[in-house]
Amino acid sequence: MHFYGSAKINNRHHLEIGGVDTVELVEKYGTPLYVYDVALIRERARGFRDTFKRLGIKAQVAYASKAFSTIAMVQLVKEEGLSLDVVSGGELYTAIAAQFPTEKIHFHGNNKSIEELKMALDYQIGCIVVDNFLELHLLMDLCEQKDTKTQILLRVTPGIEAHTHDYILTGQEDSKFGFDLQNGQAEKALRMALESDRLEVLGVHCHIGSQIFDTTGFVLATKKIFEKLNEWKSGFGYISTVLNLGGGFGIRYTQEDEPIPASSYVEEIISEVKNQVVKYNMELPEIWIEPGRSLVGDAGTTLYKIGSTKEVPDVRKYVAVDGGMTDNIRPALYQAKYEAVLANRPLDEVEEKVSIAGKCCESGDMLIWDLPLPKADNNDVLAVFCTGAYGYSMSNNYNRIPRPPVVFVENGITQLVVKRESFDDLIRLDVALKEQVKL
Ligand SMILES: Cc1ncc(COP(=O)(O)O)c(C=O)c1O
Ligand SMILES: N[C@@H](CCCC[NH3+])C(=O)O
Repeated sequence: MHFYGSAKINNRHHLEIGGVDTVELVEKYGTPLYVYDVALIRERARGFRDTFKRLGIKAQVAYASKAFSTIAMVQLVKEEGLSLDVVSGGELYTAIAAQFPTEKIHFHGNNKSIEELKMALDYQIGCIVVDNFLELHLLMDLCEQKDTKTQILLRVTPGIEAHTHDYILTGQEDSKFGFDLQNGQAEKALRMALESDRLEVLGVHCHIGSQIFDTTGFVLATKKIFEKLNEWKSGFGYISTVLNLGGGFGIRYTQEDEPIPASSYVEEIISEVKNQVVKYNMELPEIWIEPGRSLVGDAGTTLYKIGSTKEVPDVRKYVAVDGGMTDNIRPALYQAKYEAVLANRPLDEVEEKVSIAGKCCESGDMLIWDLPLPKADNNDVLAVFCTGAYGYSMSNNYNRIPRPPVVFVENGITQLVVKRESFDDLIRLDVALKEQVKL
């Protein structure tokens, strides 16, 4: 059994997280319930931040809020002194509502709307990561209209194939994101941006994918980018003051995963950037990174109540929980794997392998296949670990299932940070027909 952060078995033989008994959490808040171990988020944040500090490198660690964006989470990021990456008007709005320092916000997206770009300019956020030519034109026009300027990074695709699920690869040539580094697109974009006195091009950005376990991809991307930076420097004197290498640092979901510590990623990245700087006789740029999953993933646990079971003789036993693909779509979308225990009796002997089904009307609504468990009864509490990234943020209302609440736990204190959705919330935006319409 692998426990994350402050999770442990307490003297009542229950799973405890952040000094709080999970069975009590379930009694108070019901299920499904997302629980975040705040101390672990802080530890992860410091793991990245302090390595840069220790090595004396000018850097920004921007939390990729797509992994889990709520006001409380953004406040926590602010407390830890990180920057923030947003990818939509909604994430930006959340950051503003949390009073996050706007100069530390970076705005991503492959199809930002005019309204989103206006919003970014109005709030004078720190940097817009420009992804394509349309955006470049829109941004120049909007800056002109508003008589303002903005700092930008150019998102480039370096042509790296990281080893991860196809859907979460982003740095390869055939990607919807960014300007291609090799075929001249990135240079064309850079020249256009440099001609505009409304845009200050801080440098380049790349993100090679997500849930990546080694540093090879980051090293390769760095090399490819520096080759171009060198061409651009000698060609037309462009000097990049920022290099953003994105996020994607892998975490442990199951025993098959072998992540390396944040410090190792950072050290390797810094070391390669330094090599390149020496090779091309350049100034060391600021290094920015954007971890999402690795800041919040293993800090999140989802608690469910076990309900019905079904035996398929000689095949498998299905054990259903009161949530599923609505609160965690990752198994259905990426065949993602998770580990889990019975939170109310984690020490009981494992007796069988069962498959954990969700409650949605969808055969693919399975959370875990072949999970070793004690014989689970109706009303046992199942704790699924490592659901903190892209769980709540990708949750949905399929079958009109309300989204679960989120609680933060730390040093024995619990705080509700997202309320449970009610049925009224579900129909809040519905508009009833005025008259009976005869078909
Ligand atoms: C541009 C960008 N930055 C950062 C991230 C965060 O990735 P992760 O959560 O894997 O760290 C993503 C998601 O893959 C991304 O697309
Ligand atoms: N949502 C994905 C990762 C996508 C990351 C954003 N580019 C996941 O759950 O793993």
